[in-house]
Amino acid sequence: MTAVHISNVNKNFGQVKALEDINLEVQSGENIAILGPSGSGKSTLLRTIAGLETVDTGEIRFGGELQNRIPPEARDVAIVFQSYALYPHLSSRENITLGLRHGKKLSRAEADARATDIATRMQVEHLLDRKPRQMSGGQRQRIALARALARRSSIVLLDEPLSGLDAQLHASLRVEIAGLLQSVGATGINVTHDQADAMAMASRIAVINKGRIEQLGTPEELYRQPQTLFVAGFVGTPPMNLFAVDPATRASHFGAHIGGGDEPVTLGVRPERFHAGEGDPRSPEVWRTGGTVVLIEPTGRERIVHLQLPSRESFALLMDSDSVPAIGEHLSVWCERSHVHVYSNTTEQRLGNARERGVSLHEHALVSSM
Ligand SMILES: Nc1ncnc2c1ncn2[C@@H]1O[C@H](COP(=O)(O)OP(=O)(O)OP(=O)(O)O)[C@@H](O)[C@H]1O
Repeated sequence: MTAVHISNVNKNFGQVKALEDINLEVQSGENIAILGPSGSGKSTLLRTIAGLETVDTGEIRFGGELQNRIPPEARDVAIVFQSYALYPHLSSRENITLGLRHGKKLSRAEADARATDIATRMQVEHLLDRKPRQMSGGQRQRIALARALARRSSIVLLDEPLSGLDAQLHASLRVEIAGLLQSVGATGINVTHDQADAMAMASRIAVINKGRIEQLGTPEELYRQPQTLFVAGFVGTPPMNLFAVDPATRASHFGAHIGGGDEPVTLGVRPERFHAGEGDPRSPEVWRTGGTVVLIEPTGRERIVHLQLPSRESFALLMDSDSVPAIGEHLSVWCERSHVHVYSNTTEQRLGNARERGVSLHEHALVSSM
């Protein structure tokens, strides 16, 4: 069953198109992430779902029912903000029960029972009598989450709930939140600029940029086949290498020669798809290039090696820690033609891989400029 259905939603703030033709369906019990950079419209989208912001055009439905005219307090949603928004003078128990008693009109006994129940589930009973200042950031965020879940809303909206927490707590809390949402059967919509959070917490991710959803898919789909140039550059750490191809010379500094079609394109190769060495010199399916090693970043398991081309453009590849070249050394690398993504510069859409698109890749540009 569809829990949240957003269709053709637009929202402007003066000249700013905060949301442009947003379409999104979230299934009941599903946990999705809205991932995008600062200012892309994530919070605005969440706020329109919560009813804190009206839409200019389009519809928001919960379980088929139109919500556009329903005020936030009457919508079946709970929201967890980045800043915990706990009342400082109230204990955790009072923070949790306040909305239940006044908003949901539960008796004190019922509200107390719910607070105890959710606190037990979340293993924070020992914090119920504390005030916010007597708790750590992570504890406060757990209480803010307990307050949201105690409402037993079928839809839980999370607006960057993990920012400001240290890395370890951040990683453990995101797993905990995803598990909790699942155990209570809630539909979760989680806004974040952090792709690791999105990938850890959500079964599907909507990548948003400049108010538009660029791609909606599983983490694997976004990673393997980014459908737009923006998604290609945004999803993945280290990011995909992107190389513009000069339509006049039909060659990139990077050594790609485009065969067939006049469309100006950009080529993309993930750092792990490059291998050091020459590859099979006879294979037309192999693209060889290379550059000067300018920077080596250790990541623990492997290293990110940055190579500079004669054009001064640089690109990255991943190498095992036991086969690391020296700074200043020339390194030859190769990759499979099917691992080269081709994007149209006009539409910014993915056209396919270099093999499917008949893009031939030569080294002449690189050689001639050296
Ligand atoms: N109340 C407002 N009045 C005017 N412009 C606004 C308002 N709220 C948001 N905007 C603009 O709308 C766009 C989207 O903002 P939004 O807060 O949704 O982005 P975001 O992706 O949540 O960003 P961040 O990650 O920085 O919070 C931005 O250009 C922002 O400046």
